[in-house]
This record gives sequence, C-alpha cells and structure tokens, in this order.
Amino acid sequence: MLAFANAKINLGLYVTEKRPDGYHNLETVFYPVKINDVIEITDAGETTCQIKGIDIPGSTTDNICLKAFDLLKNDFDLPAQQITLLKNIPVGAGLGGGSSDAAFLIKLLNDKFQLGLNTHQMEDYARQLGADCAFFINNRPVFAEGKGDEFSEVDVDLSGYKIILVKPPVHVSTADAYSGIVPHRSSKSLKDLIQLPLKDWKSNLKNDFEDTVFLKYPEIATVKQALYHEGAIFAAMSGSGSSVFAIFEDQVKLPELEKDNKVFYNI
Ligand SMILES: C[C@@](CO)(OP(=O)(O)O)[C@H](O)COP(=O)(O)OP(=O)(O)OC[C@H]1O[C@@H](n2ccc(N)nc2=O)[C@H](O)[C@@H]1O
Ligand SMILES: Nc1ncnc2c1ncn2[C@@H]1O[C@H](COP(=O)(O)OP(=O)(O)O)[C@@H](O)[C@H]1O
Repeated sequence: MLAFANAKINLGLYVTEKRPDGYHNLETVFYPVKINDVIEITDAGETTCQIKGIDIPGSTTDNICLKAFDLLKNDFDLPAQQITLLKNIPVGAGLGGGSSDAAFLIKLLNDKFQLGLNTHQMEDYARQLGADCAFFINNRPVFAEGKGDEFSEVDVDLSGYKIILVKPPVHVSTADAYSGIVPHRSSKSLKDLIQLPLKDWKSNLKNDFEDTVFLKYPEIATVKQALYHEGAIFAAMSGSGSSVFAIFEDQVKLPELEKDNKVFYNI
C-alpha cells in the first residue's frame, strides 16, 4: 500500500513566547504544497525502514517513520512491516518532510489495518511525534497556534497562482533556529493579516526566523531578494529554513537561481 506525503510552507510565522516545556508558542498558516515523498508498506518478517532518494542525515533506525510505527504498535497488534520511503522533499528545509512522512504513515496504517481511528485520534498520535506533524493528518490550509498543533479554519486559496520553491544548499536545524529567536507578541494576529489581499502580504506578513537565519546564512536572503527581483508578489522563507518560496501571478523560469540551488516549479 502506498501514500504520497506532501510538504508544507508557512505563510507568515510569528514566534510569540517561550513555553515552560521549552517549546515555543507560535502563529502560522500551514499551506500544503505538491512536493511529495512516497511511502510503501508491505508485510515482512521484521519491521525495517529502507530509504531511497535524497539522503537523510542520521541513522535509518532513527527515522521518524519507525517512531510512528512503534507509537501505533504500542496500542494495536500490528504485524511487522517493511517501510520503504522514497525521499524527495528536501531535508532541513522548513518543509516539514519528516513530519509529513510520520502523519501519512499513521493514515496508511489506519487504512491498511482498519484501526478505526478518526481524524482527532490520528492528530493526537501525530502531535506526539513532532509539533507540526498533526497538520498533515487533515492536510488542508489552517491557521495554527500553540506549539503549531492547535488549528482553526482559514480562507486561503493560492490555486490561481504559481508557487515556486528554491532550496539553497544549506541545512538549518529547527532546534538551532528556535534557540536564536527572541519571542515577541505581534500587534496584529496573523489570522487577520492573512485575509489581506495578496499584494499586501509583502509589507504585512513576516517569518520571525528570517532575521537570525539570514544573518547566519546570507545566501538565503539573497535568494529571497532574487525572487522579488523576478516579480514575485510575495516571497518568504518557509519554517525555520532553508527553503524560500515565492508566489507569482504567471509562469516563470529562473535559470540563474537553478545554478546554485534546487528549484521546484508550480508546487
Ligand atoms: C519551525 C516549524 C514551523 O512550522 O517548521 P520546520 O521549519 O521544522 O519545518 C515547526 O514549528 C517545527 O516543528 P517540528 O519540526 O515538528 O518540531 P519538533 O520536531 O517537535 O521540535 C524540534 C525542536 O524545535 C523546537 N520547537 C519546535 C516547535 C515549537 N513550537 N517550539 C520549539 O521550540 C524545540 O527545540 C524542539 O526540540
Ligand atoms: N522521514 C524523515 N524525513 C526527513 N527527515 C527525517 C526523517 N526522519 C527523521 N528525520 C530527521 O529529522 C530532521 C528534520 O527533518 P525535516 O522534517 O526534513 O526538516 P524540517 O524541520 O526543516 O521540516 C532531519 O535532519 C533528520 O535527521
């Protein structure tokens, strides 16, 4: 059985306060995009994970897919599975690839073994694996707050635009990016700001990680500038970086950016 686990981008991201549990409260809008990993599960003698495609730093035995399997195995009598992951979503890019793999594996196991879990129950499992993991269960645009796992509806539809994503050859650690942030409350909620016309997002929406991550990796700031230079209506870093997305009115080709970066068109 197969699942296609997609990436997300963050339309605005405010880190509002440090929590007593060491995590941070934030405000963001998660938006699913069409860059996909492929996950296959088949019955096997023992549970293993095999990775193809892009390299994932660290040991395969630490892969979040195995953590997701073990989490459900604690509560259900699951037979051993071979998990094959074809990794296409850039890693350490602020695209939530690992979180998406875990959420889609939960949905896959729920379907294959008819576990009878509803959306809320699957979200509860997912949030144990990562702060932005629960979003990928419903996988629709949402306003997120708390650790990034409390959702409310938001009316954002970018289907009439071209979204382009540029991944510089830089890996940003999420934990490091959070440690560089000084949290602050925004004067206006992102939930209201996101309802502004798209042309006004440039002067009103912000990703709080950009200040510190751009200082450490100026090449990411250069990519964002280049995307505005090419005519983007809105461009921003996604999550804790390093990828930068841009929203264009029409189809574009960016050969200059392709020289040093991986460019994904029409995601
Ligand atoms: C920054 C965001 C924005 O969407 O995305 P990415 O850049 O990772 O894609 C998310 O908050 C990333 O969520 P996720 O990647 O699931 O984080 P986790 O694995 O749970 O946590 C990794 C580390 O990030 C920090 N962390 C994460 C989430 C949060 N709300 N506050 C935090 O302080 C903690 O130091 C934690 O140990
Ligand atoms: N299935 C997976 N896909 C990607 N990364 C994974 C996976 N399992 C574990 N990881 C670990 O999680 C880290 C963060 O991965 P990822 O989710 O791509 O980043 P981001 O937080 O930027 O969205 C990686 O550096 C890797 O060590």
